Amino acid sequence: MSDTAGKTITCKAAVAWEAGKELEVTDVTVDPPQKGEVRIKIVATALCHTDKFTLSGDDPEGLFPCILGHEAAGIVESVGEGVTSVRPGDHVIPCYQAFCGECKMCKSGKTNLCGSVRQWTGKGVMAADSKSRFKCRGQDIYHFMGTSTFSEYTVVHEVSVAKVNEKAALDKVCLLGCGVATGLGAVLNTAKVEKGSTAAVFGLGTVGLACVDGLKDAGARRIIGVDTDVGKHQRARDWGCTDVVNPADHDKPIQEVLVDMTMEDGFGGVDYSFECVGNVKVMRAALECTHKGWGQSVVIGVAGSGQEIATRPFQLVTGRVWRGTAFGGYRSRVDVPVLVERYMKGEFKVDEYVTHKLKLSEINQAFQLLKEGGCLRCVLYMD
Ligand SMILES: NC(=O)C1=CN([C@@H]2O[C@H](COP(=O)(O)OP(=O)(O)OC[C@H]3O[C@@H](n4cnc5c(N)ncnc54)[C@H](O)[C@@H]3O)[C@@H](O)[C@H]2O)C=CC1
Ligand SMILES: N[C@@H](CCC(=O)N[C@@H](CSC=O)C(=O)NCC(=O)O)C(=O)O
Ligand SMILES: [Zn+2]
Ligand SMILES: [Zn+2]
Repeated sequence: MSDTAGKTITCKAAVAWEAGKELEVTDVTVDPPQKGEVRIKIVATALCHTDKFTLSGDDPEGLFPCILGHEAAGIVESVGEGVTSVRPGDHVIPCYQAFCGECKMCKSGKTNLCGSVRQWTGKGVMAADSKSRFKCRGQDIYHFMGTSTFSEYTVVHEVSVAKVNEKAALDKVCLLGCGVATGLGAVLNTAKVEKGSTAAVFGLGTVGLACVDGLKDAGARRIIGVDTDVGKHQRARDWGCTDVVNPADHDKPIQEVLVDMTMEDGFGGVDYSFECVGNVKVMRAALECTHKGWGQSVVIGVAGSGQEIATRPFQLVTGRVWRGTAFGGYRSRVDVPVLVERYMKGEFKVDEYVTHKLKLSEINQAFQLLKEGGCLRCVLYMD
């Protein structure tokens, strides 16, 4: 039992007071975990593109003031009533996608989208009492994605906590809480890419590169990376792309370029494509570059409020399939510990995505790095 168990903790957190404004690293209070909740001391947290997206104000579910962050790892400080799956001292990854194993969604076996707490996490509160556990200068601060990891301590639902091997480096496996797991799973779980397939990956940030790594694992014979930032191209080749294309180098729409590049026996198009940008025009190109009759395109990128996807229905009539994935189809509490074990055996890349390391107090600099493009993942250490 820690000496803080049952007490309110005062600690540092990065508070997003308003959309589009810098975060304030300041003292917050974190209430003890209630029934079915776990309080976690965060050790390391990375920034994902989605944190930047919500901070920008483009997320229809964005609530302010809030504590952002959803790609982290830490140690359980205390647990609330009825919590049995973790105990103080356990090493854990908070997961924005819960897995209860008991709700209609979990029991279906058809999806990794758990319905047990989503309605509360979308409203920035905890399920037990529809309230926040965070306060700053007396004001309630919303939770974000049920994780709020830009804080020295956070409270999450038990169904959102994956217990992981305590020998795993927490400042690396935090990336399995979102971006790396999502890209790998999009390929291996959602698309279920077969050996010898051809594929295109749009957007060569962390999520896109993790798709590339997953495609290599699946035995894809051709992996075409697409990114408008030429600074991303060499790294994508190093990750395993057989070709890398900049749409700006071509007069034709990028989907036509890819169809031409993959022409075999009079038909062009990739077997699978992955959209890892969050741009609805790119989503269209990603669908339309797939092969007639069987091409599948997976939407991973998150698009802003009011954005809609479009294509000619004929694209679907002629056999292309449009689908999407959240957290790469992984059932968080069950699959994340396995991913950690696989990472520890060296089965896929994780460390290589960490391009920058900063302290929580430097979080605004970290957001700036994300905007500049040279950064895949910046890991923040608690001060
Ligand atoms: N569905 C899910 O479960 C998840 C979705 N996401 C979303 O996935 C997307 C990617 O995330 P990150 O890799 O962290 O972002 P990132 O910002 O690191 O990577 C995006 C890449 O897209 C490139 N890009 C921008 N415009 C482009 C265009 N027109 N054509 C081709 N490339 C273009 C950028 O240069 C950059 O390299 C984001 O929208 C994020 O919100 C992230 C994690 C989980
Ligand atoms: N809140 C947004 C959509 C945000 C979104 O799509 N989030 C992804 C994860 S992005 C991670 O970095 C996701 O998995 N969504 C499924 C979910 O249950 O949240 C909106 O309202 O458009
Ligand atoms: Zn994310
Ligand atoms: Zn469930």
